[in-house]
Amino acid sequence: MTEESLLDVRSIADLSPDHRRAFFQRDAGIGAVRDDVRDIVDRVRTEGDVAIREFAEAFDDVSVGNIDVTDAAERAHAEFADADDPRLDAIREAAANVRAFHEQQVPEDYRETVDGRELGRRFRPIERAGVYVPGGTAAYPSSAIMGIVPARVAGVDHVAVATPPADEINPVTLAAIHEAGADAVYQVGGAQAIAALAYGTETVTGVQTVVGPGNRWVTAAKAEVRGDVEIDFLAGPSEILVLADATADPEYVAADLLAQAEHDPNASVVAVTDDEGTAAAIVDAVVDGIEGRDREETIREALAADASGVLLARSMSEAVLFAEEYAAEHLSIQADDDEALLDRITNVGSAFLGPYSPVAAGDYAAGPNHVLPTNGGAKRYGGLSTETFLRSSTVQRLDREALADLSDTITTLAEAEGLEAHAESIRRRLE
Ligand SMILES: NC(=O)c1ccc[n+]([C@@H]2O[C@H](COP(=O)([O-])OP(=O)(O)OC[C@H]3O[C@@H](n4cnc5c(N)ncnc54)[C@H](O)[C@@H]3O)[C@@H](O)[C@H]2O)c1
Ligand SMILES: N[C@H](CO)Cc1c[nH]c[nH+]1
Ligand SMILES: [Zn+2]
Repeated sequence: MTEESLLDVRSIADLSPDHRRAFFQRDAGIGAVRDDVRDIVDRVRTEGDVAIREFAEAFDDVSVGNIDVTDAAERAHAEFADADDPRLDAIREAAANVRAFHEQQVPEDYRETVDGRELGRRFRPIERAGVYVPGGTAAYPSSAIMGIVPARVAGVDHVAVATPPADEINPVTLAAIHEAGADAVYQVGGAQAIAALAYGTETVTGVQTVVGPGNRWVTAAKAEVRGDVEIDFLAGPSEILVLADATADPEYVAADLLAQAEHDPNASVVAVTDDEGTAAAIVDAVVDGIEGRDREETIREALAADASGVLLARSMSEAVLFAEEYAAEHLSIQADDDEALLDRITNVGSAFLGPYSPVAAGDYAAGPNHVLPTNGGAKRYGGLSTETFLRSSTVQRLDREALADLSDTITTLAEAEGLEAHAESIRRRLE
């Protein structure tokens, strides 16, 4: 494939219906693996550890000894600490920023009395959470922080982590998992990891909620187990949509596109601009930036996908409408009046404003969570947060007078529903 055909500037107005669907109904290759994933999930559910070991051989080329690697994580952490390894300092600083941001999300229990009715809401953590930490083609200590820290902030009792097996699991990932505060760590990856956390096996303790990002197999498995357990949402192959006007620096835009493209061949990266010169300069900067990168092949595949591209809008208003329909995991706005553009957009996982807010800052260390909905999920829900790990319940206490005040309303509605015993339970108290 030539560099030219890899990335052309296309006008939004000229997109074919098929191409519009590729952007707006993108599925990052997940649909194509749903049947395989259903079989993997079924086998882990029925065969437990045996299936985990078999899939590790098949998909990770690893002959797994101990599935439980909790001790290995503690050891990796101790080695980093003993050596004053700067990577542990980075993990600690990132975790501190993520913790501070997520502590602000802890809701307070409350009670208030309205006309003799004392009403309230309580928030309590779930007991057992499972966090998937990806690690197939890159290492993701940052995702360990993003998944485990909010669970700990919420007060979850038992945080279990699954991460792909390896002859030697990445020590930075293990150290981050331990630093963030996991209780148990299992070496199991992909769809089989999600199934193991959801249903439990001889070794893996089943959890109530499975969270975390991953590739298309991981994401399809979360869709499969949803219903039997809670999940956060589908956080699949990474995406970025950049809105850029003529004031944007095309080199910065290109750098952000290349960064998210290197995650996965199924990643989607899009820039939309109302300025022809900027569009052409972004394409040039992306093409110039590909060769020689460590993950060049992955980047090329991601850029070649129908759901990636550089688009020309007739105005920033048209660009905004595109962004709203696209509902990006990451929305970067590199434009003159970024706040005004953001004001007009609801559907977004996380917004990055201005030239000095690259998505990579949020990926690692700014504080907000990087586990975010992909494939348009931002139309329906937000990213991972402390609330993901909390349940709420309501409380009410009425005094006699408050009940008397409401009795006509309640009994009228109860009788209208044909539920006479409900009405009687009110009258009995007021006789
Ligand atoms: N949306 C988000 O919030 C977010 C955040 C961080 C990372 N991510 C995404 O996480 C993903 C990480 O991907 P990764 O692949 O490096 O690691 P991963 O841990 O997600 O997947 C690795 C696992 O995939 C399974 N697998 C690989 N090939 C398979 C096959 N042919 N059949 C069945 N299973 C197979 C293996 O079991 C392997 O252990 C990327 O897509 C990245 O974009 C998303
Ligand atoms: N961009 C990813 C979320 O889509 C998060 C990440 C982790 N490491 C680097 N980036
Ligand atoms: Zn990233």
